[in-house]
Amino acid sequence: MKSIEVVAGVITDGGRIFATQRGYGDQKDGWEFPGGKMEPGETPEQALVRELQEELAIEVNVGEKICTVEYDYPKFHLTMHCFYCSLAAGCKPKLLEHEDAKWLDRENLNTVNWLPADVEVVKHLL
Ligand SMILES: Nc1nc2c([nH]c(=O)n2[C@H]2C[C@H](O)[C@@H](COP(=O)(O)OP(=O)(O)OP(=O)(O)O)O2)c(=O)[nH]1
Repeated sequence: MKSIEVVAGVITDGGRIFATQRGYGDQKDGWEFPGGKMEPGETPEQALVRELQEELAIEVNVGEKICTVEYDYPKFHLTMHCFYCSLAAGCKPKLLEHEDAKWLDRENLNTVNWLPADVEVVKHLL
């Protein structure tokens, strides 16, 4: 089976967590932590800074690692490294690729329809 390695950012701001809704592809409409595939030669932190700049036009400070999720989708195996991130001063996410986004309190974390691999990440956060 094909394998992909992805980084995802759990962006926090005063206790709230930023969730984004996929705007295209097989998993369109599912909710996720923004990020994407690592490119050859990148560290996970570098990939995350690049992806969040591309998708949301934000600068982030990458913090502590939360977990690495291994998940078998029908068409590929996913390895996803998740990190806490904070927004650089004055940055506000712009939805350049996503269809929607929400700042969620921890108690509302399960009110969106997370992609299957993210259920484990959400458990870590709760
Ligand atoms: N970014 C992200 N991807 C996730 C999460 N959960 C999850 O199953 N995925 C899956 C969805 C996609 O199949 C894959 C991420 O690939 P992607 O398509 O977003 O990567 P990319 O930005 O490099 O996109 P592309 O250039 O290939 O279109 O990981 C998550 O929380 N965040």
